[in-house]
Amino acid sequence: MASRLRLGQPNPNPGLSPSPGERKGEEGEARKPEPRREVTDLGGGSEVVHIPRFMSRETAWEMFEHLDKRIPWTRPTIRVFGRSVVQPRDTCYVADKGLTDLRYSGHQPHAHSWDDFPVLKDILKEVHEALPGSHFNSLLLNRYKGGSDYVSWHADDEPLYGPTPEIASVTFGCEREFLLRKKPTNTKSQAAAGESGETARKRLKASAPQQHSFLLKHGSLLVMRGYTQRDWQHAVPKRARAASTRINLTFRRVLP
Ligand SMILES: O=C(O)CCC(=O)C(=O)O
Ligand SMILES: [Fe+2]
Repeated sequence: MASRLRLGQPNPNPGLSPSPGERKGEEGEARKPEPRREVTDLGGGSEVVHIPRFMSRETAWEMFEHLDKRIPWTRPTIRVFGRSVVQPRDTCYVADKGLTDLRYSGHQPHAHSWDDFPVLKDILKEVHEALPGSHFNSLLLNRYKGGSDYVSWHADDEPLYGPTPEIASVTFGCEREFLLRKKPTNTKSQAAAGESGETARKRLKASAPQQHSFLLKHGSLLVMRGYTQRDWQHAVPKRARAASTRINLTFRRVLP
């Protein structure tokens, strides 16, 4: 790709007066409307923001083609429950220089430079604009080559992100289901608080499993914030009918 990709779309209704949801630019000209945001309060200080049409379909397909071809994807061997397994998706890592190294499941990905991928800098800029106050400095990319690629239940709760990380996830290509479930409550602390085994069993039986599902479509943005990584787990499960490739970008901030 010769030039940087341009994100965003021209106003589809030029000449019409702006609707109440539209922003005005410095000179008062109509700007494109803010895409719809769905905010899900998970309780206990955890929150998910979903912007289904963060990017136009056309721009998102250009991004998809570019990333699919140009990112140096690898499929590393990781350790899960003491066994070596090939990670069930392709991956790549990009980060500012000088940050603490990321390490997960016994694997330390090589940190590529943003300067090698101007398109990723463009996407980062758009994400920063959509999320005022955010300062992402690293990016974990995933490529799911079909419905048998997945990410199992986990939380991105590595100490290098601090206690309340904001994680912004942009999706290109095949839509996939993204699940969130509450982490099991710490039964030891409940026992320490005087709860009997019988009471704990009754409480667990009575409480409905807390789970949320989001269909992450092409060009969407999903943000997890607050205590979501401490208190919840997320997954993109296998889906037999998801035949084509999905690329996902998760922007994170490694604390200095
Ligand atoms: O692909 C996704 O939507 C999620 C990826 C993810 O959870 C991760 O990279 O930690
Ligand atoms: Fe994750």
